[in-house]
Amino acid sequence: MTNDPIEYLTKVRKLDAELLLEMGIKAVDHPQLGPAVALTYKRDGKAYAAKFRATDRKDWRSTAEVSRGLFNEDCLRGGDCPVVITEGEIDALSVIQAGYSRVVSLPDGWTEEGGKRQVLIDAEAALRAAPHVIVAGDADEVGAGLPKVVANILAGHDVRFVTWPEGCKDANDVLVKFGEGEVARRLTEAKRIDPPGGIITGISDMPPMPARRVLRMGMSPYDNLLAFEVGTMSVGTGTPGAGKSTFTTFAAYHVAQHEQIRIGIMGFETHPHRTRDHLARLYAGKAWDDLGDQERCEFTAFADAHFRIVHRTFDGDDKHNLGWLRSMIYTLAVRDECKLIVVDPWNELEHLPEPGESMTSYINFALQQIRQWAQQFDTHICVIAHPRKMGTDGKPRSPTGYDIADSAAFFNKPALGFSVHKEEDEDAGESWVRVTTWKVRETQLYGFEPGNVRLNFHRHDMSYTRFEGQRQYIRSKSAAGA
Ligand SMILES: Nc1ncnc2c1ncn2[C@@H]1O[C@H](COP(=O)(O)OP(=O)(O)OP(=O)(O)O)[C@@H](O)[C@H]1O
Repeated sequence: MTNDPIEYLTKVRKLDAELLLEMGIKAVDHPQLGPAVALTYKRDGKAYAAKFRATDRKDWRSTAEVSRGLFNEDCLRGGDCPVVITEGEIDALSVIQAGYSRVVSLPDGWTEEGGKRQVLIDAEAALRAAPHVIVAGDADEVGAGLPKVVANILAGHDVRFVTWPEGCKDANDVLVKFGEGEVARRLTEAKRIDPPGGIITGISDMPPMPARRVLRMGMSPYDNLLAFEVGTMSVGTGTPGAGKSTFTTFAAYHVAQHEQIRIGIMGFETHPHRTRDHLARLYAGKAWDDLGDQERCEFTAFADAHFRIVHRTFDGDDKHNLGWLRSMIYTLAVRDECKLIVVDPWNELEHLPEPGESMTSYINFALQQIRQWAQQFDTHICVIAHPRKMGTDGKPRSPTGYDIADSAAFFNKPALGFSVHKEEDEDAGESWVRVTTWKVRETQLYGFEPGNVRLNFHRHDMSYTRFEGQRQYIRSKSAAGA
């Protein structure tokens, strides 16, 4: 190995002799280091300090009693090219050799200690003036923290970070092993750093994510009315006793059958035995009590595979609030792999706004949280909520999300909203159930617009079919026969 400092830089570190000359890099005989490289720190063209590196070992000294700013800081005072920040002077020189003119180095590498960031804070205005800033630090644990620190100081500015090839620690390592072309390529491919909590991409570089999945009942007329998209929330409502829980359980059963998924039911007002009985009727056309041994066996195997029932307990201080809801939803979705979770009804949870917080802003927050959990835990959450007392103006009308107490968020936040409503024609002596979808966020994806359908409820097997009114039947028959 050479002991000549300039030869060390050109032969071992592969830096161009001309560049070294231009940057004022010299060979010195240092009192402690012996033959050493002198890296000059200049401000406004004048040398004010230097750092020295031994040629035969990793040993550094610097000018005493001078606090150094960024190495090569003068490059920040002119030009409109991106600025590159490295952790060392030799790396900065390597990047300059790769064709970048505005390259600075931290004066003493990067450590997590706070004092090191002051030089960057001092240079903030100049760094912000550059179209973007590329952090080309060291590929070690400490260096990994530098891009985020720079991005925080330059919040909102375009800050990018470089990744080096496998086995390379820094820019000079890349120059030595692969040449300046590879250093340049890595710098042009530097990736933007996004603010914490989100990433920003184009269309072609989106991160891997599951395909959007829309859960359906798989039968007419419901597939033009209901669609439960995984990762989103829906809201169901209806006047008391209209059959919200009955219809939702019916829908959930068919979604489980059609999609072969598992469903979590948090039915706070429905006895679990009633849910079991309802599912038995839908599965076998018989009440739970009427199932024979073999039928029970088959039904429970099906139900265990496709349903989870949440039972509330009231031991000690258990609170059934939003935090509790989150942990139940998390467990249902992640541990029990439920792809659809029904919370029925919303009003049975303990809703506790913060002191001074209005119920409206609490509900906005809570529904936003629920929507986020659906996305985060890759499930669909269907919230059933009672409407507030509505003026009847004669007959009660079918409510929508706007009729649910305390917040328009019940309309605004869900991807899908539906109501279950009982209606009748007294003259014809007929009654039916009208299911109305009043909100469809993704009409293209779900394949339908808001609409409604009339259904017959069949008490014995707790199921529904399309309503074919007698009156309509008589009318169409007489028209056909005339
Ligand atoms: N269309 C219907 N016709 C007659 N009975 C029905 C109909 N729909 C549901 N039921 C019955 O009415 C009762 C109440 O139904 P359900 O609990 O589904 O209503 P809900 O709207 O959820 O009620 P609540 O507002 O009290 O929570 C159940 O016993 C159910 O079997």
